[in-house]
Amino acid sequence: MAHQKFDVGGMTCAACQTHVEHAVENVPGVSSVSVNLLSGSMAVDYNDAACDADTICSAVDRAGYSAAPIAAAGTGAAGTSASAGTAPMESPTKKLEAAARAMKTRLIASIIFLIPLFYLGMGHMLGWPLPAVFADHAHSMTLALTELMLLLPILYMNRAYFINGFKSLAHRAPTMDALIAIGATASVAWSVYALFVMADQLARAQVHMAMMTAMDNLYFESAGTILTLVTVGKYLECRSKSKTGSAIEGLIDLAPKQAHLVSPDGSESTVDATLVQMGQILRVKPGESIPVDGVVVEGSTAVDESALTGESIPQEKTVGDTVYAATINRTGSFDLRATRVGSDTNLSKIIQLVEDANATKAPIARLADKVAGVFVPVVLGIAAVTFIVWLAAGGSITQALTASVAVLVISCPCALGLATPVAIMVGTGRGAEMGVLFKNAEALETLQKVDTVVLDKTGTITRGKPAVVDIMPQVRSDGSAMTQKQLMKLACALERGSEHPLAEAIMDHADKLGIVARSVEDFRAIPGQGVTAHEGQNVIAAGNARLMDSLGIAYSNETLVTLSAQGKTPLLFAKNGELVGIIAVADEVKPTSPEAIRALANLGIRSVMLTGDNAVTAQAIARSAGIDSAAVIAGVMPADKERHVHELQRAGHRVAMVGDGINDSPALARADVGLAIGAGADIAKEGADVILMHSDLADVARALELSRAVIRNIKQDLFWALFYNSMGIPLAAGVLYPLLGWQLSPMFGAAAMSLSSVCVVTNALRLRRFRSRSC
Ligand SMILES: Nc1ncnc2c1ncn2[C@@H]1O[C@H](COP(=O)(O)OP(=O)(O)OP(=O)(O)O)[C@@H](O)[C@H]1O
Ligand SMILES: [Cu+]
Repeated sequence: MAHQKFDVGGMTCAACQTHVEHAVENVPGVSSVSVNLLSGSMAVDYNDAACDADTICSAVDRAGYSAAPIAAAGTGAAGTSASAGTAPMESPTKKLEAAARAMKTRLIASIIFLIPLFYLGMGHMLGWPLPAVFADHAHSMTLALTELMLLLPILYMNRAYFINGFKSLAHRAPTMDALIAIGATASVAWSVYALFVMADQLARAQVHMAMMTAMDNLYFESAGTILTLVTVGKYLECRSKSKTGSAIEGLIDLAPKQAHLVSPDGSESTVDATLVQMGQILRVKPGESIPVDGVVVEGSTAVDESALTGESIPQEKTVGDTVYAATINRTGSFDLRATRVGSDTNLSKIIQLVEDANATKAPIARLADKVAGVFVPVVLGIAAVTFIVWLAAGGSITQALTASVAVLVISCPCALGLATPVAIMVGTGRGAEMGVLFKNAEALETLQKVDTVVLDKTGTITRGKPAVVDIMPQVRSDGSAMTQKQLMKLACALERGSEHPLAEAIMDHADKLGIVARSVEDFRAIPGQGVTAHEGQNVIAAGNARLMDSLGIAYSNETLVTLSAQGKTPLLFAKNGELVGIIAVADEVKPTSPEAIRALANLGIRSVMLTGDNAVTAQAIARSAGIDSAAVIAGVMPADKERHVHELQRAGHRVAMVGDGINDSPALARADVGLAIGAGADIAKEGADVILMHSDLADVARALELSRAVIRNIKQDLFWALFYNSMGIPLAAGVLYPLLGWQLSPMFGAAAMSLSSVCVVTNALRLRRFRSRSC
């Protein structure tokens, strides 16, 4: 299977998006495709044995659009590309800005010709003073020809609508441009016909009748106005769209443009940061941002990593520590060896992740896409019916034409097609600013439906940095007991081979006491229970009550309950079938956890705690975190966490799982939405749909609120788009004519159409200012 992103050219509206999708879907070997109208890009999954990027591009070409593969980041080729480092990413924002500039030029030029055209076209009806050459009835032909001359440059400037529109008709996949092109062409054609009628009337010296024809049937100013207004809409839309990516733009700007390269001979030179290669030595001075990911090789400093982790306290860095691009060097000057450059740096991966999320499609967009796909043909049909009904009901050709042109230009599928991608783009960007990375649009949509949040205990509710608090040697059957130091030595020997956070706590404490670990044989880790090993002739073990039970070792339950009730985790140590001591380890509840759990409750979400720890300790922690005692699931074996999530789902809950993303991957993947917390600089968390950069549970509530705000926004827009079209089309067709004798002018229709798509984009842009209310 291959995954490839493409740049797609020539798409102008939501219908185009559907046409490109259909074209690619029909290529044999393609398993999924999603086209993003907003960024003009497309993501395709295909079986590379059956087809390749070229076949896909030519399928797009045949549909009347263009496509070109974008060099993929994250595949093996990235970062090792010959051009040293990788070229800075081409941002969709830049493309949109360029499009907006081009639109502006086109718009200004159109307006310059439209003003006199409009004055001449409408002036004589409104009694405005006209220059003497046009004032006389006998000069109606001069007036008409002048109008035509003024219209020609407007037609030329806006030729793209005609070219794209008629091309799409030729491909039998009409787009919105086809509606505009047909509407404008009909107006112009009818007016030109009227011109010939006038010429004939003048030749027969019917001066007054020629004037009447000019007043009733000339539509040059209408065609000019329609085109100009559509361009106004397109321009405003492009301008707003270019703002949707500003959050990503902000991330890209975080990385410094230049780096100080230190040559092997010790001399320093300033180079473009994108040209830095792996292994090169760079110098970073106080106050500067770090240009690439690397390892400190000389000097020491404090680094503000808040851009990546949200942690505002600067981190001490000395030789051997890793530093990340876009973090800020606060105090000292140091040298680093570049380890990840170009598209491999963490920052680039974050940006890539957000951009990839934008290439995916939220389920809610599918319905809108379906409607947009049939929208244009349906509108063409309605326009034709309108024309026939008007004539059949005894209307004039002019009236019938007015109504059907109005139908063509008032209909707007773009609001339908834009609502979702614009809101998702702004939403994911805003999320990234807050340290919440959505990996796909579906996660953003699903999160707001969640009613239960399952929280892992260690590292999620608690800090995940347990510390030894009690060392309690136990009296053996022969009356002897170890000293605290002896017990620690035994513990240390056992836990040395374990990667469990509890083992780390023991090792840290041993370090402080200056204990050097002895080596053991036959080390075995029993997940969810503990570890066993041999030390010479001795059989030693460390773990929880369950492990002791299975080894048939006696212990005092009372001591365990006392320790557990204080929220400590007791670890039992045994030697040769006898209990020799208990070491209690405690992990602090993060200071932000209780507030975050309250915030979730206020959002109507039930928090459930899931842990491998014993029930008494778990309850004590739950109490201080503010979790309902009935919502604690303790003593869960690591492999069973996924099953518990599944059970909650079977009970009808929509479940989000929050974990550290290391040993909870299956549970994170099973949950409707998996959130990996505290990712900081390590964003490659498996199984998670959402990456929380900070290790603050409040981000779960924030992510949820953001998801709700985005989906609410999309629903508003979709509702508005459907409402607008279902009101606008009948009005334009003239349903009110029998009642009021009033017909909607096509010019008004074009204005309404432009406004409607601008409204949608503007509404979505409000999400840029999203703030969490609960925390
Ligand atoms: N290396 C070890 N040394 C001592 N005890 C261990 C070890 N590994 C696991 N245990 C025991 O098994 C229990 C369950 O461990 P598990 O890894 O399933 O969960 P946990 O890390 O305690 O909590 P959580 O599920 O919240 O992450 C621990 O509480 C501990 O008592
Ligand atoms: Cu439109």
